[in-house]
Amino acid sequence: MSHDTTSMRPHRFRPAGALKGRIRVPGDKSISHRSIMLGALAVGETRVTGLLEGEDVLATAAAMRAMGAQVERTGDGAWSVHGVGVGALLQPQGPLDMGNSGTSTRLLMGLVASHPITATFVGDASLSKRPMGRVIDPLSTMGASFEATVSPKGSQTLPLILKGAYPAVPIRYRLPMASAQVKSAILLAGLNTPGITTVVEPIPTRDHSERMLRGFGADLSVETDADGARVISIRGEAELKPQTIEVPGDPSSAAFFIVAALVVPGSEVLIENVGLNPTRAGIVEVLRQMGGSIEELNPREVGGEPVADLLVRHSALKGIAIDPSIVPSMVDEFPALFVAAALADGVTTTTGLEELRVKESDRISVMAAALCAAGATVIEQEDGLVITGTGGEPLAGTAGAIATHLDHRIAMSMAVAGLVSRTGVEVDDVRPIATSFPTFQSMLEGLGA
Ligand SMILES: O=C(O)C1=C[C@@H](OP(=O)(O)O)[C@@H](O)[C@H](O)C1
Ligand SMILES: C=C(OP(=O)(O)O)C(=O)O
Repeated sequence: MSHDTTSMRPHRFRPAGALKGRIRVPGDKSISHRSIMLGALAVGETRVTGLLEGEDVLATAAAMRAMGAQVERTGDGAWSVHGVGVGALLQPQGPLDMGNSGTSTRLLMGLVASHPITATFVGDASLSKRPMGRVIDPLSTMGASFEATVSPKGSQTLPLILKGAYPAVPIRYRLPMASAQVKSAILLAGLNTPGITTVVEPIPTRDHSERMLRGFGADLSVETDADGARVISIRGEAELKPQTIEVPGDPSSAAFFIVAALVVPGSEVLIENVGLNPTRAGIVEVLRQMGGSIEELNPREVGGEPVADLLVRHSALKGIAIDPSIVPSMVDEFPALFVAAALADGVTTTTGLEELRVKESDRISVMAAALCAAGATVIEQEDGLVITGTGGEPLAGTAGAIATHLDHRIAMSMAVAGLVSRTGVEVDDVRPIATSFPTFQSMLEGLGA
């Protein structure tokens, strides 16, 4: 993602008639990253279909190439990865450009941490503000060392040079925040660490790493301790076997179309092949609690993950208080949910959203400002928003462009808000959408928007 502001691409999303049709959203971003990383560590060829060809995943692919794997596109969403084997990653010759992607950065830091190599991680303006201390702490305990190249000594933001440790030291680490990225970084470091590395996860987060590590043949166990925390252990110096992986559709991308179909009067949209792993499906449950009509058709398994087609119809939504315990299973879907709340009848209260402040942007304050600019009634609190909805009446729309701060999910959420507004909603830059959903705008137009 380019940092310059001169080539920003503003766009006004205009009020729409009913959305009708059938779509298939691109592959899951979390699963796509992991399939390339683990494929790159297995000896032999891993074939992936349905891979998300967004900028974030392409950053992961480029980094794995730079560390010795052969990663090739063989067709539309079809990729072939020839891995080097656990322990055999090569020293990259130049900096690893992580673009806008927190997942690439933190998971790859985990991989590098237990290899005898040094890598420099750089990223765009958004990523360079995000906290890396959360992986620096456990990975340093395992023996890796980090050095800031530009910011003051000891700084915990990119750019950072990471020197891996070999052999690394296995640890038992209790996650201080609900983060699948931190959990995954430690498990991936554990892959090449002698002995057993354990992560204790008091609040469950997406479990794609655990599922896929097992699928590739790693010795990984998951237990529940006396306090109800998940205890995940991986035996190091693992040998991974190449796999054939079909990536299911991304529920986080589907969320924009679920909300759009619910709030645009007269809409009826079938979204095919949506991943519904319980650690990801909170948005569907919450929107149903708000009165949304979301029918699950043809439930099945794709790539070891539960999947269904979702039939979504325009619904009169009502405001609710959202239980904070559901937050980790819809952590990326709050910007879209806030738009649904702004058009629901009554008050929606969200709490426990502190983690949203350290995403591509501070999604609590950026969405509060964006929705207020579009005419919604929003109160910002420390850990969430209180939104009083219009009861389905269109929002006024924006006069100027709203600031998206290099955050794809802000841009897509406000695009959906524009569909139910009087004058449309202008976002300052649609380029970041390509990080996770390059076909978003064409898909929206295909449904009649
Ligand atoms: O592990 C992953 O693939 C992800 C974990 C989440 O981040 P955190 O672990 O920082 O919550 C999520 O926001 C991100 O989009 C993808
Ligand atoms: C937070 C996100 O991604 P990442 O952390 O990988 O940048 C996201 O896609 O919403």
